[in-house]
Amino acid sequence: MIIPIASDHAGFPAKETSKKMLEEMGHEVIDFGTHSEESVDYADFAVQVAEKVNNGDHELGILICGSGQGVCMTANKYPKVRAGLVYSKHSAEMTRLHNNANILCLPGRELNQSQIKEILEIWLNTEFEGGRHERRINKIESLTQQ
Ligand SMILES: O=C(CO)[C@H](O)[C@H](O)[C@H](O)COP(=O)(O)O
Repeated sequence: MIIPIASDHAGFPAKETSKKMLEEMGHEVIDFGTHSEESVDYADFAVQVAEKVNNGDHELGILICGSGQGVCMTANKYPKVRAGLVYSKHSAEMTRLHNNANILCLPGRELNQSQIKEILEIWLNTEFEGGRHERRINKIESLTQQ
């Protein structure tokens, strides 16, 4: 899969770690920055991945900031984006299984390398369950179609 990824300065180390892991898993990564730990504004980077997912260029994307919150709030402004904050193995599974999340938001300052690897593996290998959950995510999407 081709996966767009971006972070702010606080997420930069975790982005570099994630890129390497994703490539080892056989994915191609498109890096939208940032490219150092120099201070930047997370919204400027989150929109680049969110736009690609929102317009259907890419099925899934990954965003990282210090807490994961800022990139997640930004990405969820896009009507076709379902960005989920993931901080554990369980939240990785649930955001795909029940919410069909299409953007993974990670708190780079709170996760170690082994946690990032576990989350990436679970998130990318869990399929949406559909059924009652389809009805629920349709209700979210209807909010931006009024
Ligand atoms: O958006 C955030 C907080 O919700 C991110 O964690 C940012 O990365 C963080 O705010 C950056 O903080 P800094 O003090 O400017 O490094």
